[in-house]
Amino acid sequence: MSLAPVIAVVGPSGVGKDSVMRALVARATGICSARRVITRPEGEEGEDFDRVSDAEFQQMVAQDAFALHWPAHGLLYGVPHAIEEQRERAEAVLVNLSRSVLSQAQEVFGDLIVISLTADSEVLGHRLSARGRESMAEQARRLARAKTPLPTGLARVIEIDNSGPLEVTVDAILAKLQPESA
Ligand SMILES: Nc1ncnc2c1ncn2[C@@H]1O[C@H](COP(=O)(O)OP(=O)(O)O)[C@@H](O)[C@H]1O
Ligand SMILES: O=P(O)(O)OC[C@H]1O[C@H](OP(=O)(O)OP(=O)(O)O)[C@H](O)[C@@H]1O
Repeated sequence: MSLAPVIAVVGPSGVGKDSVMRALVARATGICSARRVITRPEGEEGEDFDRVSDAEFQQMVAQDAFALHWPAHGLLYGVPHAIEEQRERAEAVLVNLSRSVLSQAQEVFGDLIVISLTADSEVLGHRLSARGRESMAEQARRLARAKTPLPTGLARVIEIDNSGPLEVTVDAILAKLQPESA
């Protein structure tokens, strides 16, 4: 049985990864997204995710619960093996990943498409503060990571500017993803 590709959505904080993923899932039947496990503190909400403590996360690592896991922003992030069943059913599975984990993701998932979202730095700052999830200090730390480059050796990278309206971004991604999302 052939597995659907994994589509990693990456880019700086506030660029619109979660918004774009939600819009893609709403627009394209056949595209779903993987739910992450995060040690994000109570009170910091966001996309649909499973909140766990550091100890619970480490226990999950020890139990080999994750297809992929990484640290970022002082937090721990994991993508549970459930993504493998999603790949059997869907036409493509979206996942919000760190740019630092893309080479490993390509190794683990095999068929990996990277959607690299960009936006002007002024736009990023406004969006992060409008989202209001993090403190000002944490927003500044996240903005400092904005220009992190992608690793070399990725098989397929689609770079899309999300400075404009969300629908324009989603149309551009769907056009580039053909025939995967057709
Ligand atoms: N194309 C867009 N136009 C206007 N606002 C956007 C757009 N994309 C995302 N946003 C807004 O920017 C903020 C950050 O988006 P989010 O999806 O949380 O980004 P990320 O997951 O990359 O950090 C949110 O308030 C979201 O509603
Ligand atoms: O190494 P980077 O490419 O900079 O990515 C750092 C982290 O940012 C994102 O997480 P999250 O969605 O929690 O944060 P964000 O919404 O602020 O981007 C992404 O999934 C990584 O876990």
